[in-house]
This record gives sequence, structure tokens and C-alpha cells, in this order.
Amino acid sequence: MSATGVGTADEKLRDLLLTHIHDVADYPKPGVMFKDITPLLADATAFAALTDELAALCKRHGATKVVGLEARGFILGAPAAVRAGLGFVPVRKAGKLPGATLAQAYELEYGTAEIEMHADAVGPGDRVLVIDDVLATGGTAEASLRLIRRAGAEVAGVVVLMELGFLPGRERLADALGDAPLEALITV
Ligand SMILES: O=P(O)(O)OC[C@H]1O[C@H](OP(=O)(O)OP(=O)(O)O)[C@H](O)[C@@H]1O
Ligand SMILES: Nc1ncnc2[nH]cnc12
Repeated sequence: MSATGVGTADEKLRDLLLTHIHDVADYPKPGVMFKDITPLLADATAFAALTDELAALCKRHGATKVVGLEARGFILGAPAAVRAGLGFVPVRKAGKLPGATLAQAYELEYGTAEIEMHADAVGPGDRVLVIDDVLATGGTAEASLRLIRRAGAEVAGVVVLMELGFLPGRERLADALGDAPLEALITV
């Protein structure tokens, strides 16, 4: 699906999801149109439909584990993992995990950030699907793929609820993805 497409969800699901994602102008900074998923989370029908779709994608992509990206990726990834019968692995912002970690720094629009994963959370034999709510610049997802590969696991793909198609996230992710798919349920 190209960045200008509508995403991989069918029309009925797309409409249900879009109805429950609210645009908030100038949050957290002037010029940003924030995509607020809290109305979707608060609607049992929409949240269940999203969880079912994400769980189906876990199975379709042959995942053995789900990685969720702090914090909204936890909210979407954890129920999908449970529904798919898979374990869930949190990738956290630096300094939040108690065990031995792998850390990966990445470039933000301005400055840098760092995420971490427990070093033994995934490994050889695992096929890991990354789930998050939004793909924007792609920096967070790209760094997560590097962590997964550094831990010795295979990347099954990246699934996001929403891709901001006017930003170059897909292009930024391309090298780290290799042959693995990037699937956005909705592209705006
Ligand atoms: O593609 P990128 O430019 O990397 O941006 C996407 C990331 O930004 C948001 O997370 P944020 O860091 O705001 O954290 P939160 O989920 O804790 O609010 C979003 O949930 C993604 O994880
Ligand atoms: N516009 C946006 N809305 C919600 N989450 C985001 N993460 C990065 N950009 C975002």
C-alpha cells in the first residue's frame, strides 16, 4: 500500500476506526495535527474490532511474539497478542526496564531519543511483529526493528493503526524492514 493509499483495513473497519480517531490541532506543539485514539479505546465495539484485526494480522504474518512500542503500542499490542495466543514484549523509553537491556538511539525531528528492550525478550527462532498506533517519521519503529534484529530474532513485520502518509516514515523504514511488510490499517 502506498503512502497515498487508504490503508489495508476494509472500508467498514476503516470507517469505524476513523470515526473514533479525533484530530486535535496544535497538540503537543503548534503546527502538529495530533491523532487522538482515546475515543477509539473508549468504544468497546471499535476497540474489539481493531484488536480482532491486529490479532488476525499476527497470525497472517506468522508472528511468534508481539512487540509493542511505548506507550500507545502497549494498549493496542497487548490485547492483540493475547487474542492471537502470543507473548507480548514491551519496547520502552530508556531507563524503564529492570533487566539487562539492548538500547537503540534514533534521530527525532529535533534531537535524539533512545528506546530499550530486555535483551532476552526475543531471540533466534522468534518472528516478531511490531505494533504501534501511529507511524510518523518512522524513527521509533526503525529503532525497534534494529533492537529485534540485534537480539537475534526475525522481523515478521510492522503493523500500525495509522500511517501519516505526508511524512516519510515508510521510506525511512524501508532498509530496516528488508523483505518484511509494513501494514497500515489506515493511511491519512
Ligand atoms: O514515527 P515516529 O516519528 O517515531 O512517531 C511515532 C511514535 O510517536 C508516538 O509515540 P510517543 O513517543 O509520542 O509516545 P506515547 O505513545 O508514549 O505518547 C507514537 O505512538 C509512535 O510510537
Ligand atoms: N500527529 C501525531 N498524532 C499522534 N501521534 C503521533 N506521533 C507522532 N506524530 C503523531
